[in-house]
Amino acid sequence: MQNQLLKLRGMSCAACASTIEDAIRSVPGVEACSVNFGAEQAAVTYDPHQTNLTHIQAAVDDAGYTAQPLSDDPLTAEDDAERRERETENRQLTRKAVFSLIMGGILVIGSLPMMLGLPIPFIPMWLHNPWFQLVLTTPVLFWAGNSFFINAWKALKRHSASMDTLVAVGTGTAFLYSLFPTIYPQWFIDQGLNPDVYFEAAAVIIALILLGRLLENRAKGQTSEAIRKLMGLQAKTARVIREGREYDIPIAEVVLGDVVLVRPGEKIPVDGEIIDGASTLDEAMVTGESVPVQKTVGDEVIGATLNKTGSFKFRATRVGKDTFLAQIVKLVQQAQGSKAPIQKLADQVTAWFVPAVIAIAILTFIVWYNIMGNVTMALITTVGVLIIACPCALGLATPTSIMVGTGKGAENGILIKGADSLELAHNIQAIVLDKTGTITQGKPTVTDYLTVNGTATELHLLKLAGSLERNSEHPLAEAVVNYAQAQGVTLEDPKGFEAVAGSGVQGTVAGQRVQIGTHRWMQELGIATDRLQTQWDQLESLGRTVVWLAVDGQVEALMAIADAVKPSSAAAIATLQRMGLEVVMLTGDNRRTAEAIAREVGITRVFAEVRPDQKAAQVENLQREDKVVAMVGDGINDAPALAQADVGMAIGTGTDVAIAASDITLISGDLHGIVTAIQLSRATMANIRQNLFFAFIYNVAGIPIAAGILYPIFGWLLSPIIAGAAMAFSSVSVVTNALRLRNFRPKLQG
Ligand SMILES: Nc1ncnc2c1ncn2[C@@H]1O[C@H](COP(=O)(O)OP(=O)(O)OP(=O)(O)O)[C@@H](O)[C@H]1O
Ligand SMILES: [Cu+]
Ligand SMILES: [Mg+2]
Repeated sequence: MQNQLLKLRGMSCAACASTIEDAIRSVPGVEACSVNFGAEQAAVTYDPHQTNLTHIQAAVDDAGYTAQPLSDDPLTAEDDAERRERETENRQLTRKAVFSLIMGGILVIGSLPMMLGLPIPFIPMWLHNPWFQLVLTTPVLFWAGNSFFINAWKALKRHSASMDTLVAVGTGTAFLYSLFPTIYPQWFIDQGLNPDVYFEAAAVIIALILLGRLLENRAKGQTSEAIRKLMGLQAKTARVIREGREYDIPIAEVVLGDVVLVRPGEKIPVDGEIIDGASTLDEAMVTGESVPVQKTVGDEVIGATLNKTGSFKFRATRVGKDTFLAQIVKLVQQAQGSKAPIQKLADQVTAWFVPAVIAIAILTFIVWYNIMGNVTMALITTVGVLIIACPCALGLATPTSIMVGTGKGAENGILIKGADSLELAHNIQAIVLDKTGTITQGKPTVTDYLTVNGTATELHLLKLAGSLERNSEHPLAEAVVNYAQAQGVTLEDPKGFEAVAGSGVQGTVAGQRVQIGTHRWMQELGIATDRLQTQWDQLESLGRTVVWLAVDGQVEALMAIADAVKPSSAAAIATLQRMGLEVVMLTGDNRRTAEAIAREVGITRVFAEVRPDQKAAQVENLQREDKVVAMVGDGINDAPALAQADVGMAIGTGTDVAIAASDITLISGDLHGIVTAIQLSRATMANIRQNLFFAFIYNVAGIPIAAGILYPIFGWLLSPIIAGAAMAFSSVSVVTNALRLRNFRPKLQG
C-alpha cells in the first residue's frame, strides 16, 4: 500500500470534495481516500500493483478538477511556479469581485426609486432603464461569475449538483426572468402586472459571493501560517568543511557526513552529531522546550535550532527531507489534510443538501405561484432559497479549525498525526503514564552495589554483570555497563545471551552462568535471596529499582538503580488531576519502587510489575471501565499499549517504535505537553462546534425565511440580495472564527 498526498485545484465547496472522493475511490486499486476542502488536499491510499498516480489524476481530471502530487520533500513543496499561479488566481478574483461590486452598486442605486416606490432626486431615470441594467449585469454574470456557470455545467454533466449549481440556477433564473419584461414590457402591462426586472439581484449576489470568497481565501491562507512559519525556521546556508577548506553552501547541497561549522548566534542547518566543541542551544522552536540545553561532543543537534554561546563542528546525520524539521512539516501537512470524524457528519449533510434545496426551491415556487398567484413573489422567494441554502460554510467548519489547531500544536511542540486524534483528545478521562522515561528521566544510574561475600570478589562479579548487560538494550542495562566501566572493569562478550522480557537477562560469561533481574524472577528460578533481604527492602522503599545478580544459581549481589523524576512531572500531573483526569502509572518495575515514585509525583493508582506483553491489556481494562484512555510512553515495550489506547502519546525523546505507534508526539520530554495537547484539543473542538453552529444557523434559519414562511405572519420576505450577503458572510464568519484559535496559549496551571 502506498500513501500519497495530492494538491487539488478547482474546488468551490464541500460538495466538490465529496465528488472528488467518490471519483478517486472508484479507481480500482484505491484503498482509501479522504479529501480535505480547507487544505485543498486529498490523502490517497492505493495498491501500486493495481493502479498508479496517473490513473488517479485522470479520475480527478474527469471529475472536472486537477490534482498534483505533493512533493516528497515538504520543505520545497510549494515551489515558485505554484505560488505564482496562486497569486495570479487571487489577482483575477480580486479584479472580478471589485468589478462586480461596482456594477452591483450602480444597479442598486438605479433601482432604489423603484424598490422604495418613490422618485429620489439626483438619481437619473436612465439608470433604471432595463436595457442599461442588462448591459451592466451581463458581464457580471458571464465574465466575473462565469466559474459558477462553468462548474454548474460540469456538475450537471456528472448528474450532480454543487454549490455552484445553486448560485448559477439562482442568478440565472433572476437574469432570464428579467429579460422578458425588458424585451416585452407591454405583455406584462396588458396582464395588469408591473414589468419589474431583477438584474440588480443577480449582479449583487455574484458580487457578494465573490467578495466572500476573496475574504475566505485571505483567511484560509492564514490557516497554514504555522507550516510557513516552520519552513521559515530553516537556515538558508551551511558552512561545511570539505578537504580542509570552508565553503558556504545552500543547505540543499549539504550531504550526509559533511562536517558543518556553527558559530554563536547561528542557526543549525541540518541534523547531526557534535564532533568537536560544545555550546548551549535554544531548541524551543522545534521542541517547545524553552530552557536552553547544553550540548557537547556526541550529542545530537537538530536543524533549525539556534546556537547560542559556543562554536562547534558537527557531522550531518540527516539532510533534506529526512531532517527532523522536514518530518514535522510533513506530519503537520498530513494531519491538516486528514478528516475529523465530526466532519463526516457535515459531509453527509452537504451531500443531500443541494438536491434537497433545489426541491424546496421548486416547491416554494409552486406554492407561491398557485396560492398567491404572483410570479414575482414566487420568483423572489425561489431565488432567495437557492442562494441562502448554499452549504459552503458547512464544508469549511471543521477543516479550517483543524488546520489552525494542528499548526498551533506544532508551534507548541506537539505533533498531531491526524484530525481524529485531535478530536478524541478532548474527552480523555484517564491518562496512563509509563514510569521509566516518561515520568522519570530514563537515564538510570547505579547508586548502590552490595555483594553477599564482601569486597573480595566485587570486581569480578561486576565484570560478569557488565559483560552480560552489554548485549541488552534495556535502559537499566546501560546503567550497569556504565557503572562497571567507571570502576575500570574490562568487559567480555557473553555467550548464549537471552533476554527474558519483564524479568531480566541471562547468559554465560567467562564460563560462569550469570543471571540478572527482578526479585520475582529469582524466586521463579528457585534462587534464594534472603541474604540481602533488609538492604533490598530499604532500597526499594526509596524508589530505587533493585536488580539481583546470580552466578551459577547463587545470589551474589544486588544493585540499586535510581532514575530521577523529571523536574516538571509532579506539577504536570497535578495540573492533569485538577483538569479532572484520572492519572495512572504503568510500569514493569516492582511495586514498592513504583509506589515510592508514584508518591513523589502525586499518583495514587499504580499498575506495577506489568510484563511488557500485558501493558496493552491493562489499558484495555481501563477502557472497560468506560473511560477514554490516553497512554503516554517512550519505550519499545510501550508500543502495543500506545496503539491500544484511544489516544497514544509518545515522548519525542523516546524510541522510534513508540513514536510510530502513537497518535500524538510530545517533542520535548516535558509532561506539560499532555496538558497542552488536551487543552488544544478542547479549544479546537469548541471552535469546531461554534463553526458548525455558524454554518448551520444561516441555512437552517435562512431557508424557511427565504421561502417566505414569515410572510403570512409578519409580511417579511427575504430579499435575494440579503440572502446572497448572508451566505457570503457565513463562510467568512466561519473562517474568521477558526483563525481565533491562533490565539491559543497553553495554560499550564490548569
Ligand atoms: N537487562 C536487564 N537487566 C536487569 N534487569 C532487567 C533487565 N531487563 C528487565 N529487567 C528487570 O525487569 C523489570 C521489568 O522490566 P520492564 O522492561 O518490563 O520495565 P521497566 O523498564 O523497568 O519499567 P517501565 O515499564 O516503566 O518502562 C525491570 O524493572 C528490571 O528489574
Ligand atoms: Cu456558497
Ligand atoms: Mg521502559
